[in-house]
Amino acid sequence: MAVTPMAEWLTQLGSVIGGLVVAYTMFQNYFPREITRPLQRYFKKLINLFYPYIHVTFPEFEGDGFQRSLAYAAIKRYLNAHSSSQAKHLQATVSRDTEAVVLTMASNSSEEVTDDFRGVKLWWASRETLPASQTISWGPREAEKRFFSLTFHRKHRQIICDEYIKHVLDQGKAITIKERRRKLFTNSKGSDGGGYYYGRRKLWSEVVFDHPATFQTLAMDPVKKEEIIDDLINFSESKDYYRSVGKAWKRGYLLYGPPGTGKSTMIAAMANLLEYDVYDLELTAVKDNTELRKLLIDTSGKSIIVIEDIDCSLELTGQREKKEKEEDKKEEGKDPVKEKMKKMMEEKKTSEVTLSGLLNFIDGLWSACGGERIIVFTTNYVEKLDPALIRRGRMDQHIELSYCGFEAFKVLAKNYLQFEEHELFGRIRRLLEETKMTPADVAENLMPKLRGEDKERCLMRLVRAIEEAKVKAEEEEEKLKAEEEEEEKKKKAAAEEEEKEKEKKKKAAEEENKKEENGDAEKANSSTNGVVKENGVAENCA
Ligand SMILES: Nc1ncnc2c1ncn2[C@@H]1O[C@H](COP(=O)(O)OP(=O)(O)OP(=O)(O)O)[C@@H](O)[C@H]1O
Ligand SMILES: [Mg+2]
Repeated sequence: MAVTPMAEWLTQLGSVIGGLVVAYTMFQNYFPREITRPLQRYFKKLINLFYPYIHVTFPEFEGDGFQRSLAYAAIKRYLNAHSSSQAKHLQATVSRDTEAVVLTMASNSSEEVTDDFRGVKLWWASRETLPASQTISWGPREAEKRFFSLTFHRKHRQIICDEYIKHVLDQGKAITIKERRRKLFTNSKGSDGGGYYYGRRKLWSEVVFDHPATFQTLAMDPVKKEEIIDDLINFSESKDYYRSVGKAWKRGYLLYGPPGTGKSTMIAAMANLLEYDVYDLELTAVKDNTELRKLLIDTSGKSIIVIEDIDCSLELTGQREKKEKEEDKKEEGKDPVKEKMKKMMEEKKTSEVTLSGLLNFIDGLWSACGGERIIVFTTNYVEKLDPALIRRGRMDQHIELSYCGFEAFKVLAKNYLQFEEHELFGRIRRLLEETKMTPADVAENLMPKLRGEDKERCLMRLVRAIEEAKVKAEEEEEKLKAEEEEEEKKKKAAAEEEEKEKEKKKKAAEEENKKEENGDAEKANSSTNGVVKENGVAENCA
């Protein structure tokens, strides 16, 4: 493929045709319609004969002029990859998404590059129209109108419109996705996100997502890990399947387990595996259900929406709230730290997002917009969550991340110390079976603390740490047992006391009854005496 003088040729041809058009218009003005009408047909044929080409333009901005055209961006990437080697005047820009340098033909350089599609030859050019007069403009539209122009022979119209343009856009998009640097988005309280972008308020602020976690470095049971990877890949490749079964193309994962077991690490590994963006949704910073929906609509496809610590993020309405309040009342005054935290949280809480708003967010009608989305909830207390929130269909996979087992330890030993086998492994296996230690703690102990620290020392440090943890756990268990026994004793004593009290009350009640009975009997006696007396008086009176 080489640069052609097609542009010059077309320009010349254009002026000839322009002249013809002017002559024809004059002819139409001066001659009656009866004469011009039959000639009209021949004139069009003549034009078509000399100029059989079609132009398609792709402007940089579309709609009201503020929205950047996705087609323009895709064509830019396509031409950069396919044809920029042909052009002699190039323009270098840095892509917003990838930070890569993109070379395109300079606008208005009267240069064209050719492309070949199934034997059909086409010409691409980059053009620019400058404003006619000096005007003050607020938008980029008035300042300059750049566009790509595609020229091809009209006999290829079908194949170009039906196939070639789609091919260019798909290829351009694929290049953008491949090269783009993934983003980590977050919504934050009180901020307006990341300012404005082409006239629209941004709800999310973003940074480049550069987390190094992968499934290879994630410590967990290998069988379980493989299942999760398969599930994720299957999801990302099942667009048609989801459509055929009438399901929105999204999947929910609930990750639960104690702190430091790798929930956040797994989310990063998921994003890296599928090359998705991550939207870290801070639910407490969302004002209400409407804002929640706006945030959802503002996310792109190929993304993971994460709500961490879902149990702390939302005051789940209904039963649970009522139950908790009752329990809280009982616990009042027991734990001053907890009390203070609760007060602080209550003061801070301004979010009016409800459980039903969140359910709508996950699987309401709006949730299907965009598609190819994964929603991940994490929690330390799965039992606290409302069953409606985590039922299958909403959260399709429930994944428990737990304390470090031997298989998980082996991954960490390989990552941190490059040990695949060691004589201490047997001892560590036994210790891990008897002791609960999070992967975060295991990793921390395995990591060399000094530059060039001996790997054996690191492994020994872990052994000591697990042994200490074991002793501590045993002590705590004993303490707990003792406390439970004490509690049991107290309960027993209280029950006995209560029984005694009951007995006492019963006796007192019985005595009271007896007294009352005696009193009644006396009264009865005295009242019969009264009658006698009365009778006596009566008798006397008589
Ligand atoms: N399964 C794991 N595999 C590899 N590294 C892990 C794993 N679990 C924890 N880690 C290490 O421990 C650190 C903390 O883990 P992470 O933040 O993923 O825990 P978490 O489960 O999200 O905890 P939390 O519930 O407190 O949010 C990570 O930086 C990582 O280095
Ligand atoms: Mg976490």
